[in-house]
Amino acid sequence: MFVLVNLKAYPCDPVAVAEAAERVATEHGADVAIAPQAAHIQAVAQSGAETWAQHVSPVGHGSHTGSTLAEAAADAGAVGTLLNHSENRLKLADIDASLDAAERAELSTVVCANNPDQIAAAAALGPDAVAVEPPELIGTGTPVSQADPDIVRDAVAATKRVDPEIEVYCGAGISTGEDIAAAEELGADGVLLASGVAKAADPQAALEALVD
Ligand SMILES: O=C[C@H](O)COP(=O)(O)O
Repeated sequence: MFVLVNLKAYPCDPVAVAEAAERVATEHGADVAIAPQAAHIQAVAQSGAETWAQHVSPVGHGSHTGSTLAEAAADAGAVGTLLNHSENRLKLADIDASLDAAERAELSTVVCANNPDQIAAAAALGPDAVAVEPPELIGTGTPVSQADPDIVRDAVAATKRVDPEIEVYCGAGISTGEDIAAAEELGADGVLLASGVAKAADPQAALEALVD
């Protein structure tokens, strides 16, 4: 199971979390990646942890002030990017253009969506993975795999109908190894989580509890 930890804009030390993630990934043979703020991508990547962008803009090189250029994220060390997170929703045309930008920069892609219908639409755009997250559960500590298992099952089925090669992650409220095991039983290939690690007093212990 792939564990993608989104640090959002939480006031944590991104390098300390990344170093903890790298230790835990190595010690447990786990597949863990960190998505820090764009300005922290380089520092996080230098820790050795697998590093993702939280977003890339639907643009290429040019006059785009304030954008997050996919090529710049890749140059800084990112190997993948989230797109259309619930807290950074994009228009359909912009998701498509951001996917093109990520592909040009050779970044892996995960397109987030709220429900199985949106997941099917996201899958049709051809990302490497999709992530289903009910917004009302984000940051609650109540895992989607427990509160709404059908949304995960239905998202998996909807994705596989479009393209069996596209991976499916689930997120919202995931914070324990049991949550990850439940997500796997529902057919997910990975999980997307944030507060369980980024807001933990001891991020390394939180990560160990996740992958144990
Ligand atoms: O990107 C992560 C998700 O929005 C889940 O956040 P959470 O783990 O704090 O519920």
